Amino acid sequence: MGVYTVSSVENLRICVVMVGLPARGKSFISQKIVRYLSWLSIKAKCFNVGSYRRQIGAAHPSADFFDFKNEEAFRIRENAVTQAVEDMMKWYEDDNGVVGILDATNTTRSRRDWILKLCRENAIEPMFLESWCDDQEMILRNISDVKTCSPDYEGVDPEKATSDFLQRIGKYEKVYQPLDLDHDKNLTFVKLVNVAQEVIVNQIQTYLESRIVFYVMNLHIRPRFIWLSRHGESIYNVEKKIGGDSSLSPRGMQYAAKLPELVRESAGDADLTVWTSTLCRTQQSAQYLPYKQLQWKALDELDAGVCDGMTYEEIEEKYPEDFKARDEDKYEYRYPGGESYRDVVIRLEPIIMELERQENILIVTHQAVLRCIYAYFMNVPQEESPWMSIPLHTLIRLEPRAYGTEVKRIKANIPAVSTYKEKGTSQLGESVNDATKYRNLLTGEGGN
Ligand SMILES: O=P(O)(O)OC[C@H]1O[C@@](CO)(OP(=O)(O)O)[C@@H](O)[C@@H]1O
Repeated sequence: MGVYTVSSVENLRICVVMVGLPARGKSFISQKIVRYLSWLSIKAKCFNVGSYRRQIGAAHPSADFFDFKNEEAFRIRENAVTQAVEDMMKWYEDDNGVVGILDATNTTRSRRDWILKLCRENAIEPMFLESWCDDQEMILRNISDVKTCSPDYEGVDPEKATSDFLQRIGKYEKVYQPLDLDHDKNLTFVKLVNVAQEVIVNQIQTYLESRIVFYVMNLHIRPRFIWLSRHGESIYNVEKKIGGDSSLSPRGMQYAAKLPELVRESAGDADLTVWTSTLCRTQQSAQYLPYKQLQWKALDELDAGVCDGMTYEEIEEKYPEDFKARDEDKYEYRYPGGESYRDVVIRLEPIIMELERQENILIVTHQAVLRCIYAYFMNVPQEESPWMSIPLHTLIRLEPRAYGTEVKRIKANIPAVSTYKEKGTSQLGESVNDATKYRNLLTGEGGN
């Protein structure tokens, strides 16, 4: 191979170089990619040049700071991107990083050529991802998010912030050189036009790049909610048995009857689609919901294999080694003949992809499956996600926003047993170690 060596699959490193004017959703897209890849256990990190610029002395700059003729400011901005790229290179080396995302405008060809050269010298695959947008409504929505969320405009009057930000965009427009097939035909790039109205894909080199492309093609930024609920309390829940396909208990049936009212209070007249698993307890829970319903096998509960139908106590007695191994590494532990949390995440990938494409969806499913879906939206680390408490008889509303997901919990106030087993607790009566760290990440309380 020549000077520009392509790294082998084992040590594949990709740099996603964002391109686009301010307020084109670049940070939103960058963070979504990081969350998606991290959820799939692919090491990814975003390097936001704006934060570097704020750290080196330009925390609340006016629009003039972004004038390309302002030499002093230009030097500070070049410093910020150099530091971001240096940290990214260090991260590939020290932390075995796989996908680094350089979140900046990178609007000029000279900047992009510089990044390209650095990537090639370090055997990193560069992939340019441009968000090009002329949909005024979308731009205004982004501007409104920036003025309320960006540290650049902290404490600034919203009207002043908007007008300053529009001027800033104008400075970039003067120098902007979008990606195009005449100049950039040899580059690996994806150009998103108005998010994913039109997508131009050029010279994709690796499978991982194609997955990133497929993911961003499914994104949309229209406002929407996602509702999550476990099924109502089941007969097996009451008997403390795991798995199975039992019906709802009388209290579970009460939850099913109340669910339409809870959803209506939260969703108003919005037209939802309900997704359930193929198991009886989720379908019974959704039976009174007046919306279109779809069943997904991929939403079935984590398969407990030979332990299906047993209580945790029986498992501890009959398979003590397995019981211990699961406590030690719950994410990776696979029940004999069954599944691990990692297995569940893999089978949920199409669900996540479809969720990204859709608008208002209500998912009625199971404890382990909900933990995995919740972990994706809330960026919960793998070692914590299997220990989150997702209480019965509670509706969770997620609202994906540009800078993270907002959560609201709506309790049905119908009592239910707790199906939560804390890390390190023996079901035979003896507490093995302190489990408080893993207490309810969602509620701040003990598990239900
Ligand atoms: O991974 P853990 O914490 O065991 O939780 C998963 C378990 O949750 C349960 C309840 O204990 O889910 P579900 O209520 O959907 O039936 C079991 O069926 C399942 O095995």
